[in-house]
Amino acid sequence: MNDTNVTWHEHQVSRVDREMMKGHKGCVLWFTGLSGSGKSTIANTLDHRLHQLGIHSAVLDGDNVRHALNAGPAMLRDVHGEEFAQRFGLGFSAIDREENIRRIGAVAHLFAQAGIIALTAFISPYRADRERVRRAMPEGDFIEVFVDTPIEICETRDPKGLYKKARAGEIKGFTGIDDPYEEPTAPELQLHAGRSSPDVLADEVIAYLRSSGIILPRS
Ligand SMILES: Nc1ncnc2c1ncn2[C@@H]1O[C@H](COP(=O)(O)OS(=O)(=O)O)[C@@H](OP(=O)(O)O)[C@H]1O
Ligand SMILES: Nc1ncnc2c1ncn2[C@@H]1O[C@H](COP(=O)(O)OP(=O)(O)O)[C@@H](O)[C@H]1O
Repeated sequence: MNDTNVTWHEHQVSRVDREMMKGHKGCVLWFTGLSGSGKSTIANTLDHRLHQLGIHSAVLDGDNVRHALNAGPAMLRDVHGEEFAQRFGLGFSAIDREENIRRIGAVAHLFAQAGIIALTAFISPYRADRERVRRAMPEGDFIEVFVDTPIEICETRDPKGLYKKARAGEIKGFTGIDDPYEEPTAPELQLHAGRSSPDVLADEVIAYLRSSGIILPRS
């Protein structure tokens, strides 16, 4: 489908060329779970472990990406003005979350095509949004990692005090409180981050990457 006069260009250096140079494949490890479930912590622990193994990875993190690429209206207003901020700034409504995930999916796909293991850490509460990202990539590129931590544990951790604010009604539409979280039905990996340490969970993911041939068994 082409709604403007834009043409797809094939690049001279292929994805396979890049993967051969790096000695591992590119892919997207899509961490999904409630706020405070451990997505960022596990993704960063894993990133560090992969770096030590000489594997090229990169973390795309919800809070950080929402400071730039997917900034909210308040952040865009000063530089771009009100109309722009209203049109392109993203909040937490269902449609804004959909656009957040669409953009991240596209960026993560570019990373994978460049031979990098992209680690994305977004709540991504809607199944349909995650499935759209999966379908836009070649089979095997999208690896869904469900960070399965019960809400009671997330709420006890509450590192940013957001659950407290949501319970007090100071934040509306907070995932798990008064906004939905749709659990993955068939994730490639399910991590019990209420029971195991981030190091143990990072090992589980590395074992998966080895067994699926994304990284070499000896790496
Ligand atoms: N209403 C509401 N619901 C959920 N989360 C909220 C909300 N408002 C702000 N925050 C903070 O934003 C972080 C989640 O951003 P994401 O981009 O991952 O969300 S989403 O995937 O678009 O649903 C999330 O960060 P994490 O705790 O790292 O998940 C929160 O700190
Ligand atoms: N597997 C784990 N075991 C114990 N605590 C964890 C674990 N993973 C994360 N935490 C702690 O839980 C809190 C929230 O983790 P974070 O990675 O910020 O979650 P998310 O990115 O899903 O919002 C942090 O204080 C972190 O230290």
